[in-house]
Amino acid sequence: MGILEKIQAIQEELNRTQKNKATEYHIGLLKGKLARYRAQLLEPTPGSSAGGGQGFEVQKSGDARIALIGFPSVGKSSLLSKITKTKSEVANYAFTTLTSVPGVLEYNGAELQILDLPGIIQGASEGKGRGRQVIATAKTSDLILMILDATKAGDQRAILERELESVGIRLNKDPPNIYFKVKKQGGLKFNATSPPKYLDEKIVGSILRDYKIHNAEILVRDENVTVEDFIDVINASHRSYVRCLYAYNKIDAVSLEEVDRLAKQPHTVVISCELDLGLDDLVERIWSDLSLLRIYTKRRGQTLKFDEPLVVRSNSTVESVCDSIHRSIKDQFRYALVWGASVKYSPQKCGLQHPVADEDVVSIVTK
Ligand SMILES: Nc1nc2c(ncn2[C@@H]2O[C@H](COP(=O)(O)OP(=O)(O)OP(=O)(O)O)[C@@H](O)[C@H]2O)c(=O)[nH]1
Ligand SMILES: [K+]
Ligand SMILES: [Mg+2]
Repeated sequence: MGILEKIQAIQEELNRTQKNKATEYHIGLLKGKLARYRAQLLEPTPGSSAGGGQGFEVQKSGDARIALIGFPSVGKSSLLSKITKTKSEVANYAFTTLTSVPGVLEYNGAELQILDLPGIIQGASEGKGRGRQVIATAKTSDLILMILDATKAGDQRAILERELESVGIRLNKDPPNIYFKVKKQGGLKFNATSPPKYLDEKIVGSILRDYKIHNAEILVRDENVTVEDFIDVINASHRSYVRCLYAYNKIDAVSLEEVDRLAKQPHTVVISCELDLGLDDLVERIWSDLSLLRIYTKRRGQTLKFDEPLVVRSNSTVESVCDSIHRSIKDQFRYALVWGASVKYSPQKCGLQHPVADEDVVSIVTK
C-alpha cells in the first residue's frame, strides 16, 4: 500500500470511529500515524532536487506578502479562511496543509497576499518535511505572521525563532549599522565613529582571516553592534531582515490570566479563530507593521479617487510614486504638486527626491 492509500485508510477509519472514552486512545494513535504519513508526503523523494515539491512557489502579487509560519495544527489555515475569501483545508491532525495556499486580504485599499503554509517542526531548517521550502518562502515575505498555540505556549516561540535564525532570517531587526567593503589591496582598514562595546579590530581581523578576506574597509557606526552582527554583515547576501508579528491562537481554550500573560509579550496579538476574537485587531496590526503608504494620485482635470490609493513602501519618494504609476513617467517629469502630511504648504511643488507620507495627494506635472 502506498502512503496515499494508507492515509486514506486512516482517515476513513477516523471518520468511522465514534469518539468516546473507550476509543480515545485508539483515535490518538491513528492521528499520530496520520501525521507521520503526511509528514512523509512532505519529505523530498530521492532524486528530486533539494526539497522538490512541485507548485510550491506562488507568484508574488498585491502590495505585500505575509507568510503564516507555525507548528502543525496551530490554526494557520483556520486564520486564512477567516481573513480572506480563500478556503484552506482545516482539520484536527498535523500536516493537513501540504503546500502553499495564497489568499488575498483587502485592507485600506491595499491588496495583501496571505500565504498559508505547511506546519514546520524542529529541524525544519535542516530539511525536515517541507521546512526548507516553507522557510525560503518566509524569507521572501514582507511580514512573517508567526501563529502560536495558546494552549501549548511553552518554548514554541523560541524554537521557531531559532529555526528562522539558523537560515539567516533576522526578525524585527534592522541591518547592523556597519559599512563593509571588500577591496583588492590595502589590507584591513578598521574604523568606528565611537569605540564599539562588543567588538574590536582584533576580533574583526581574526574573523575576516577565517573568511580569507585580507583587504577590506570596515566602518562601525553603532557602538552596540555585536560579533554576530558583524558576521551577518560579512554574509549580507544570505541575510534577510523581516518583520515578525506573533499571534497566539486558541485563546478560547486557556484562562484569562494566561491570555493576559501572552498578550504582554512584544510584537504579540492574541486571537481565537473559533470564536472570532481579536481578528480585527490582528488585521490592523498587520497593516501597521507593514508600514505601507497610501498615495492618492491626481491627474490634471480628473477627480480624486479616495478608494483607489497607490500603495508604496515606507521611505518612498515622489520618484517611487512615478515608478508605480508607469515606468516612462519619470522621463517626462517636471515637478509634482503634493498635498498632505509630507509638506509644509499644500500644495507644494516637489522634486523626485521628496519623501511622501501616508495619505498624501500627489499630482505629477509632466513636460
Ligand atoms: N479551540 C480552538 N481550536 C481552533 C482554533 N482555531 C483552529 N482550531 C482548531 O485547530 C485545529 C487545526 O487547525 P488548522 O487550521 O487545520 O491548523 P493548521 O495550522 O493549518 O494545521 P496544519 O496545516 O496541519 O499545519 C482544527 O481542529 C481547528 O478547528 C481556535 O481559535 N480555538
Ligand atoms: K491541522
Ligand atoms: Mg493548515
